[in-house]
Amino acid sequence: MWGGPAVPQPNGVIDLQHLTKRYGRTLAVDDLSFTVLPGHVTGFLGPNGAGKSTTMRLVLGLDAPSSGAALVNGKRYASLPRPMHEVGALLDAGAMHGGRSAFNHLLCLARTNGIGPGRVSEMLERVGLAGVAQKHVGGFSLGMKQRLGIAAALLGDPGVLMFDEPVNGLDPDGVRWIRDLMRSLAAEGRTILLSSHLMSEMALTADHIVIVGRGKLIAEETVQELTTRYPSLEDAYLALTAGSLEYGASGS
Ligand SMILES: Nc1ncnc2c1ncn2[C@@H]1O[C@H](COP(=O)(O)OP(=O)(O)OP(=O)(O)O)[C@@H](O)[C@H]1O
Repeated sequence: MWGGPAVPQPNGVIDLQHLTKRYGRTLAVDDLSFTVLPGHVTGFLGPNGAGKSTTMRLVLGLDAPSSGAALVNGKRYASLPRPMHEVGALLDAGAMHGGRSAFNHLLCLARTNGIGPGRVSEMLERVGLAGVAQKHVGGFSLGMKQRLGIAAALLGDPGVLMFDEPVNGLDPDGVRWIRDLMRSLAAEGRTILLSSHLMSEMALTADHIVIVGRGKLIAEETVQELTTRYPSLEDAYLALTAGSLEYGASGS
């Protein structure tokens, strides 16, 4: 490749190529291929155990694929030169060090990534936590932890963001806030992959939808396409995943 023209790298793209992950006898992700593009909120839907969180962990290099690849901007996470500046994520807001203040929690993350304290204050402001910046995270409500986790994801100003069920347990004000934030991050040209089980909320937030079941791709369409074919996104989801439920009540 020496001397040849520089190969343009895709910017702000999540690209899954035949991604597969086995845990013992469980096939958590099964030959999954799809692309998530910038400027949209892409809803990531599927029944419990469908493989959504595993997929996000594979993109973040928190787990290794059994085969296939999860690429961000054309590279595996481990090969990204400045990972925190390319991809940010909120996976489990509960998993935070409770003994630190919100400011120090973010500052620790920032320092190890060459980010200054000014950006920490700016992000606390953006997520509405500036007033509790010096309070210990251990005393935070779930909603406050979700906001802090989102501030952490945004610290490096990444073009790609993934949020795993960020509205779980939030009050209506928090749910509205997340919706507006997701849409504004997409409007800034970022790539947003968002998982949730709340279909009515997803219909208001996302424009593209990826549905998985038992680790496999079921559908990759726009909300508009799905709601043209079905009465609502919820109806589309229920019809498309009917054969992929791992758990559920039997009988009626
Ligand atoms: N570390 C692990 N060890 C063993 N099995 C795992 C592990 N992580 C996930 N699994 C299994 O992989 C499958 C996919 O799980 P995953 O958490 O990715 O699904 P999900 O779509 O995020 O589900 P939910 O909507 O309930 O959060 C499940 O059967 C789960 O039990």
